[in-house]
Amino acid sequence: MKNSTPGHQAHHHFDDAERAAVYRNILARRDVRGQFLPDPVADDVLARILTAAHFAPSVGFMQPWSFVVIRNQHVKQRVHDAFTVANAEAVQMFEGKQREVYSGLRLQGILEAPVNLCITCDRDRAGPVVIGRTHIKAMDIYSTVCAVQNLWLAARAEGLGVGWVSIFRQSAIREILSLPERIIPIAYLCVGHVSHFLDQPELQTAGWRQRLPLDELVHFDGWGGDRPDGVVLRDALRRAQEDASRGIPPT
Ligand SMILES: Cc1cc2c(cc1C)N(C[C@H](O)[C@H](O)[C@H](O)COP(=O)(O)O)c1[nH]c(=O)[nH]c(=O)c1N2
Repeated sequence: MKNSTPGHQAHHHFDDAERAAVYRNILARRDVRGQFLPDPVADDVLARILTAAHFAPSVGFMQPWSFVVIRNQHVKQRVHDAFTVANAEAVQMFEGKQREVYSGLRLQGILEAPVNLCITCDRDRAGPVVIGRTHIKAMDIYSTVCAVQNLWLAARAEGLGVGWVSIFRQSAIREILSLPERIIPIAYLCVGHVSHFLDQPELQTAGWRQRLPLDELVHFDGWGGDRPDGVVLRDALRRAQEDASRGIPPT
C-alpha cells in the first residue's frame, strides 16, 4: 500500500500558510476582460496551468477535455467577429436601463489576450458506458467545467488573468476551430498577463448584480428545511462571507 506510508501521509497536511494561500487564490480570482497586457505567456507557464486543468476530477476518470491553444491573430479575429454578431443579438434581449448598462459592459478580451484557449468535451472519450455517467449523461460536461476552474485558479496563482467568453453561437466556434461533431466547445477563455486584478466582480461594481447572502442559500435536510441549531451555521456563514467580501481568508 504505497499510498499509505507515513511519509506520504505527511503530504496530506496543508500547513496554515498553504491553507490560507488556497483561500486567497479562490477569493482573488477574477474574470478578466479589460486588463490584458501584450506580454507573451511563456510555454512553461501555459504548461503548468494546462496540467492543473488536466488534474481535475472527471466522471469515471473520463478526462473528456482537450485544449485548443489559439495564438493566431486571424483566428482570434474570426472568434471576435462571432462574438460581435452574438453580442448585438444579446443586447436586444435586455430591456430599458439594463440594456443601457449592458451596452456599456466590456464582456471579452479576445484580441488583447495573447492566448485564447478553447476547452472542449469529447462526449465519446471513454466509450458509451462510463462509471458515474450511466444515468446522467451531462456528467462529462460538468467534468470539463471542473478542468476550467482548475485552470482559472492556477492561472491566478501564476499572475495570469482569465476571462470566460460565452457570447457566441456554439456552431460558430465549432466551425472556426474545425471541431469534430462529437467535440463540444465548453469554455472559450482569454488568457494573459494583466496590469492588475480587480477586487470585486465587474458586474457587481457596475451594479448589475450583487453577491447573494450565502446563509440564505443553505437548506437543512431538504429544500426549505431548517433546524434549531441551524442558526450556528448561518451565523458562521454570515461572518465568513463578510470576511471573504473584504478579501480576508479564513483563519
Ligand atoms: C460559464 C461562464 C460564462 C461566462 C462567465 C463566467 C462563467 C462561469 N463570465 C464571467 C462572469 O461574468 C463572472 O465570473 C462573474 O461576474 C463573477 O465575477 P468574477 O469571476 O468573480 O470576477 C463571463 N464574463 C464576460 O465578460 N463575458 C462572458 O461571456 C462570460 N461568460
